[in-house]
Amino acid sequence: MSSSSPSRTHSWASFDGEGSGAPSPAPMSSGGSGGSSSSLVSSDASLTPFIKDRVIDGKAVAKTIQGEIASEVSRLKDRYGRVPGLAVVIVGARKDSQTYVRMKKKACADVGIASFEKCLPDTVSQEELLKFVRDFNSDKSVHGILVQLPLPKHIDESAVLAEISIEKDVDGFHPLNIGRLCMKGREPLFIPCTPFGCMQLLERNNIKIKGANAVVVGRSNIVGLPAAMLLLKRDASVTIVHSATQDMASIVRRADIVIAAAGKTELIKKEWLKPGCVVIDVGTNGVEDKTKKTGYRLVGDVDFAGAKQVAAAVTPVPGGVGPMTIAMLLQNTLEGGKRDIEGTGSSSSSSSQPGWKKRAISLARTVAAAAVGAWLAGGRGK
Ligand SMILES: Nc1nc(=O)c2c([nH]1)NC[C@@H]1CN(c3ccc(C(=O)N[C@@H](CCC(=O)O)C(=O)O)cc3)C=[N+]21
Repeated sequence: MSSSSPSRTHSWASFDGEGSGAPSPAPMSSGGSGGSSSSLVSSDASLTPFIKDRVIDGKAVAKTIQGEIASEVSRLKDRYGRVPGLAVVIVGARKDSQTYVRMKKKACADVGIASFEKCLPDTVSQEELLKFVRDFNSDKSVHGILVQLPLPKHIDESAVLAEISIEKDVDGFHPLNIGRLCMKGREPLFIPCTPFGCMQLLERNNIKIKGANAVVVGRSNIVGLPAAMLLLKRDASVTIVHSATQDMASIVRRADIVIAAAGKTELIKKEWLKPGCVVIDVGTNGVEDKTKKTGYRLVGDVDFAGAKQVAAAVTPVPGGVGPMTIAMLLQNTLEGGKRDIEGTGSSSSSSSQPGWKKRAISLARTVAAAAVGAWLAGGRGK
């Protein structure tokens, strides 16, 4: 199924944990089970500022958010003479990774966030790579560390990600962040960028999440699972479907909100969609296209043209979730920077505690994290 993808195949699929053999979903029985279709998307255009002709303009949402970030960064700079910093570690010479990293650096520059890059050859040893992560962990001007995935085979990805200090885990991939994300009444330090971006696309267009039937296609740690948890936190009824799901089509057909994160080119067809639903397409699959100078073009996990005919709103690829991933990376880096620079320990959205209490919690967290770090380091016999 993924055979048509040229060099730039990985998209989210290779770290989706789904393997390549998704079952062929059964074709839809006629008609479909409709259900109530009181719309989740307002007919008042002022409430859906980023939706035009049923297409959600992710680029425009990202631009708005980046504007907000830029003004926060300049406020920090004026007031404290410091700006947030993002460190990106890239291993090897994958074309796609280089493209993404270049985009991230440019986005940092656009909003005034400092960026630091470490390019390592794909022959780098795990120990050397860990050393660079540790250096960034202790670098005061770095508030976010991103190790570009996927990593070469000889490197243990989870060991590298676990080395990133939780205070700087702007990808939100640390198990403690994911654990908190999954728990009622708890907040992670960082929300994984892509699912965070999906939620922003819904929220900034006032799409009703509470009580909606949401179906997430794909269960990766990076997208599917956290997206499902975020929807649940916003009171959706959530179903996750994946490569072992039977009759995926009929489950998707019940969804008011579909998040497609399977990493399979145009897996989701028009007939799978309930009329009036909202579709967020996370897929970025490269398919061969000789007419492009790069030799490929990007296609989502959803048949976009078909979806546009039945859905109330759908994200395009490119120009949908992709730019949001980068915007939320900047948002997380800003958040990390603010916690350090302003001494606010908890995420601003998570509590209404007074400043002194936040700072006390922050201090306690820092001390606890240092203690745990020292303990782990000792335990590993360093
Ligand atoms: N540690 C880590 N964190 C990541 O967040 C991470 C990663 N590793 N590895 C690779 C994936 C992929 N990813 C994308 C970011 C932006 C676009 C994006 O902006 N795409 C544009 C198109 C870009 C183009 O034309 O090539 C769009 O959809 O409009 C896509 C994909 C982040 N990833």
